[in-house]
Amino acid sequence: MHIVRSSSIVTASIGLISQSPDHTVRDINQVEQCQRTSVAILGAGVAGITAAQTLSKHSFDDFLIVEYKNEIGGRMTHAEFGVHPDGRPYVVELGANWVQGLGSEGGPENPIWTLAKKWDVKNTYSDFDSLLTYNETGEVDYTNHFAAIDGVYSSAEQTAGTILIENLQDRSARAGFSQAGWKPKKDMAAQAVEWWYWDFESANPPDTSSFVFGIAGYNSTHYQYSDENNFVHDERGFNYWLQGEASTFLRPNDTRLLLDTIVTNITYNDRGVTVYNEDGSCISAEYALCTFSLGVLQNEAVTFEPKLPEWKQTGIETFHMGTYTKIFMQFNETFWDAEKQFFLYADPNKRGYYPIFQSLSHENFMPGSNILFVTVVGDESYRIELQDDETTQAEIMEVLRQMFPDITVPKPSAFMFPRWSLEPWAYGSYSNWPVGTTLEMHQNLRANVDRLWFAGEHTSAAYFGFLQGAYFEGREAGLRIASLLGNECVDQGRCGEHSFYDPLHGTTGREAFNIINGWDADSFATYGLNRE
Ligand SMILES: Cc1cc2nc3c(=O)[nH]c(=O)nc-3n(C[C@H](O)[C@H](O)[C@H](O)COP(=O)(O)OP(=O)(O)OC[C@H]3O[C@@H](n4cnc5c(N)ncnc54)[C@H](O)[C@@H]3O)c2cc1C
Repeated sequence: MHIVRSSSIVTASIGLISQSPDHTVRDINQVEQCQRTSVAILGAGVAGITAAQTLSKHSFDDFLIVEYKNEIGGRMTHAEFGVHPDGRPYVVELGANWVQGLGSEGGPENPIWTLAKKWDVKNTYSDFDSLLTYNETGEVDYTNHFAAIDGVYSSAEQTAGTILIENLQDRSARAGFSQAGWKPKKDMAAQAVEWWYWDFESANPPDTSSFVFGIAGYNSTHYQYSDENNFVHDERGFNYWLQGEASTFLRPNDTRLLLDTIVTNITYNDRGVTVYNEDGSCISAEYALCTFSLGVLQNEAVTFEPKLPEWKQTGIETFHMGTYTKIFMQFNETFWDAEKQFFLYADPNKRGYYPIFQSLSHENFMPGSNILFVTVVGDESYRIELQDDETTQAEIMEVLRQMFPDITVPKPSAFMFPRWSLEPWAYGSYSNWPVGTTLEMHQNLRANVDRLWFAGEHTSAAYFGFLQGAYFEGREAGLRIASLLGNECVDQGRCGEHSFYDPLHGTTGREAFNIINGWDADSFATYGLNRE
C-alpha cells in the first residue's frame, strides 16, 4: 500500500540541512540584498504565464516572472524562414504547432482553442487523411496497413481501459498493440504507418511508451474535446495568444517580468525560496513555482539546495523527455502534389528515417510558399541534431529523390531546423510516460517540496505533452499558492500542498520471491562467493 504524505512532513530535515554553515553564510550575505516578492514564477511559458494570471485574478499581484529568453512563450516559439514573393520572410513554428482537440457541441472546450479564438490566431483544420505514401521506389499505396492498425486500435484501447480501471500491470505500447494483433515485424511500410500512429505524437517509440497512459493521455484530449487538430500558421506566431493573455495583467515593460534572466540555483526550505541568477542577481520569495521543462530538470541546468529529496529526483529521472524536430525547406517550386498535406516515407532499412513530410504550400496554409518540412523524433532527432546542416540536407535530398524518381528534385533555397535536445532552456520537446510507471510516481514529479512548487506540461497526468497540460497545471499551481498566501481556499478542491508518495511501491514484495512464483534461489545468499 502506498503511503501518502504531505510535504510538510519533511520540513524538519530540510530545515536542518538549510542551516548548514554554507547556507547560513549565503543567507546572511546575499539573501538580504535579493529582490523580495511573494511568488517567484520561474519561466514565462504557458504554465508560468497562466499561474501569474491566476494569482493576479485572485488579487495577488506581488510576483516576479523570471525568463531565460527575451520573450513570452517558451516552447511555443517561431522563427522567420525563407522568402515570401513580396520579399518578407515567412513565419514558421519551431515548437507547438497544433491546437490538439478543439471542443464539441455541448461538451467542454480545450482552453487553448478558446484562447486561440479569443486572440484570433490563424489556424486551419489539419487533414490527416490528405496523405500519400512512399517508399524507396517512389509513390506506393500501403493504405491497407492503416485499415489494419485502425482495426486493432479499438480493442487495444479497451484493454488499456481495463488495465487502468482494474489497477492491473501496465505494459509497453508495443506489447499492448501486439497482443491486440498488430505485428508490423520487418515490414517497413507497416513500421512507417505505426510511426505515424504512435511516434509522431509521443516522440518516443511504442517500445518505451506506457500502453495505459499513452492511450489514456490521447483520450483525455481527443475524446473529451474532439479528434480535430488545427494547424497554426499565423505571422504573429502561435504565442501571440499567450502574450495577449499576459497583457491583461502585465503593463507594457512591467518590471515584474524579468526577461533574459537565467536561473542557475534555487535554495528552498519551509519558510521560503531564494532564486539565484547567472547575472548575479537574486530573488527572495515566500513561494517559487518552477515551470522549467523536464529536460531542464533532468540535465541539472539548475541546481537545488538542499538537493531535491529522493522521491522527487526519482520522479524527475523516471519520466521521458522526447525530442521532435521539424526540418524546414523552401524550394523554388512545389514539385510535390500541391493538393495533399502529408507525405509518408517508409525507408527500406531504418524505421523513422525522415518519415513524414508536410506541405505548407497547400492552399489552406501558406499557398505558393514552396515550403516543405520533414519531422523526425527520438533517436533520429538526437542523431541529426548533432550533425551539421549540410549532412542533414544531403540525407533528406537523397530521400526526396527516392520518393520522386521522375522529378529532378531541386536543392532548397532555404534550410533550417531547431536543435531541441541541445537547447539549454528546454533540453528536448515534451514529456512522455514510460512503461510501467504509476500515477503515484507522476504525482511525485508534480508535488511541491516545501515552498518550491513545480508545474508544466510534464506535471499534467491527463494532458502531458500538450499545451493544455501546461495551462491546467499553471492554473492549478496558481490557485494553490494563492490559497496558501491568503490562508483560505480560493477554489474548491484546489487548495493546500500537493501530496506525494514515499516510499513508492509497485514492486514485488520480498515474500513473493518464492518457488510459487518461479524464484527458487535466495537472491542474497553468498555461498561460494568470497566477499573478503
Ligand atoms: C517541437 C515541439 C512540438 C510541439 N507540438 C505541440 C503541438 O502541436 N500541440 C501541443 O499542444 N503541444 C505541442 N508541444 C508541447 C508544448 O509546446 C508544451 O507542452 C508547452 O509549450 C509547455 O509549456 P510549459 O510552460 O510547461 O514549458 P515551457 O514552454 O518550456 O516554459 C518554461 C519556460 O522556462 C524557461 N526556462 C528554462 N530554463 C530556465 C532558466 N534556467 N532560467 C530562466 N528561465 C528558464 C524557458 O525559456 C521557458 O520559457 C510541442 C513542443 C515542441 C517542442
